[in-house]
Amino acid sequence: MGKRIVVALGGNAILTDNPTAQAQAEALQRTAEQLIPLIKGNDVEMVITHGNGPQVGNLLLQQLESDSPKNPAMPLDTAVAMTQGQIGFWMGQAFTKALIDNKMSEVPFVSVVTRTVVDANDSAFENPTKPIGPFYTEQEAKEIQIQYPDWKIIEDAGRGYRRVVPSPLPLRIVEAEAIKPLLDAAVLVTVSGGGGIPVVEEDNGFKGVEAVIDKDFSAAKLAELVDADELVIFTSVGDVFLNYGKPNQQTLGTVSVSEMKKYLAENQFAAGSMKPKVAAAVSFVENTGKVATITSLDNVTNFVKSGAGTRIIPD
Ligand SMILES: Nc1ncnc2c1ncn2[C@@H]1O[C@H](COP(=O)(O)OP(=O)(O)O)[C@@H](O)[C@H]1O
Ligand SMILES: NC(=O)OP(=O)(O)O
Repeated sequence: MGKRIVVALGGNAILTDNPTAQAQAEALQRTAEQLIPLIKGNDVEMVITHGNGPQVGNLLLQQLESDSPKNPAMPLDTAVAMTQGQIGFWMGQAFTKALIDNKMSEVPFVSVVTRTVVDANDSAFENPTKPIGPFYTEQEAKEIQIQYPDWKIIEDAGRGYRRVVPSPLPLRIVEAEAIKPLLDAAVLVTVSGGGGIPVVEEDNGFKGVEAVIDKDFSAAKLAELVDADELVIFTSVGDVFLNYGKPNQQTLGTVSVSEMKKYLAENQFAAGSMKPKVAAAVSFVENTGKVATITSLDNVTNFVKSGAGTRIIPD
């Protein structure tokens, strides 16, 4: 059995400043090519997961704009499923080409529609925090709030205004067991896209609920459930920093899980961006005794050679 790695892809892996289907598919093509060195010539089983915040928010807007009895808007759980299909399709196209270009066309790829179980009583349902869809100016935010009075809109980390929706913690990934044989058979798998479709458990199955799960937290849960040897969170920065953006900014290389928990408690990492990544990485390392890395896609080659980026290791 090879080394099993769960890879979580951040926003810049899919979306640049152009939200057209073509531009997103092209961004994913670059991403697939960047990920090839992780598997080429290495005995690595790669499981990929990804975000969907911009895509699911945009899709909901489209749904609301054409809402009518004959063509009703889909609820948020179904919209998450639709974005899994959308991004899974682009991902499949990208990997098929990248694998052919790299003379690895024998590697099969599959994207799995995935449900993630959450707690119906999670306090997140009363306190929406997950930004989705486009950014608005202050004026646009005021106008859209009038159009959709039920929405909660917040200022997102100095980058503009965005709609926020509930983001409960992932408890379990329904399809985790089903994908293990695929991994054993060296199939390249995309799973739990957009954090997974949020469902709550009922006596006779599951019920979809309106939320968007944080993909970093569900990546950590996924990595735990598929017995991954490593969780790698790819984002737009090569390393995690202490005192980020200040004159005394300091790069974090290899850090023990206790040390990272101390930095989390000191609020070193911004909520809504780096904090969930670090918290997710810490939970994976704590629960499994394995290693988690946070780095950028530009760093894949260095990562393969020497473990570049910020590595969180057991104590
Ligand atoms: N302490 C920190 N160290 C590094 N980056 C940080 C830190 N705090 C906030 N960030 C920001 O977090 C961003 C990554 O989060 P985000 O863009 O939300 O991720 P994603 O890749 O999942 O879309 C980085 O581009 C950086 O600007
Ligand atoms: N579901 C999710 O966390 O998406 P983003 O990473 O795109 O915000």
